[in-house]
Amino acid sequence: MAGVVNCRQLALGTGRPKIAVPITGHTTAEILAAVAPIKAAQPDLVEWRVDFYEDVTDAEKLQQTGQQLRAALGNLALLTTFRTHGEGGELALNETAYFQLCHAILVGGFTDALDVERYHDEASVKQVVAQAHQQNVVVIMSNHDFAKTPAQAELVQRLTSMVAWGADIAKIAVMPQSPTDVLTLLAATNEARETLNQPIITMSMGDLGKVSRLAGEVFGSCLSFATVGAASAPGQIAVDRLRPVLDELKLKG
Ligand SMILES: O=C1C[C@@](O)(C(=O)O)C[C@@H](O)[C@@H]1O
Repeated sequence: MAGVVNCRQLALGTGRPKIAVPITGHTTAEILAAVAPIKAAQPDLVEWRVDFYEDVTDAEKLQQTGQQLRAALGNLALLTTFRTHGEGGELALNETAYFQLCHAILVGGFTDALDVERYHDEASVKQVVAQAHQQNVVVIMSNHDFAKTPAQAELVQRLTSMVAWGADIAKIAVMPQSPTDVLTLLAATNEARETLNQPIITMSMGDLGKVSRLAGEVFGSCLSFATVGAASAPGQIAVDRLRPVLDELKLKG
């Protein structure tokens, strides 16, 4: 049975799935302007998708904007994510640049959680994990397939390998080509929830997969990404429409 991970004010892995809202602004002004409407929607966590930020490769500007964002969020938990182009993100970075960026984010001291993509060099991934843990930053390790849904055993193996590499939380997002693919993702989620001690986050993307964003409490996904304004992936729905469904599907007792 999966454990619980604390991230600022949040307990991830227990009760109703928590709600994350991405910020996809390109400039510091756009990023900071996104905060007020997001706070009004009362999500549990904010994800800053730094691959959308125009100055992401300038460590000083990144850290300054991150610190301003941190201050604007008050006590809301912040996850910082650089999604590489190969996994559906905005920008391609080589290995060195990707890990320099993870390092710069951690040195900036503004984030509560860091997304670390699983499919990079093992030693470098483990080094970032160690640095994050030294700074009490939660590591959400991730993998995305925007084309297809791998088999159930492969999905479970990927989540399991993230935990083996030090993830506090393991996350996988895949694209369904059929309703069966959605069932595969849900079955893998349920299996991983039963075999791993860490909370997991899973989603089947696009319209076909929307049901997976609603039913996390039933199948074992602890966080659902939803929108206030722009979406960061296909199939995300508005926070105001997601919250009542998560409440409705809450398991009592
Ligand atoms: O990993 C994820 C999940 C996601 O891809 C989704 O499908 O909701 C959205 C991303 O912003 C986030 O980093």
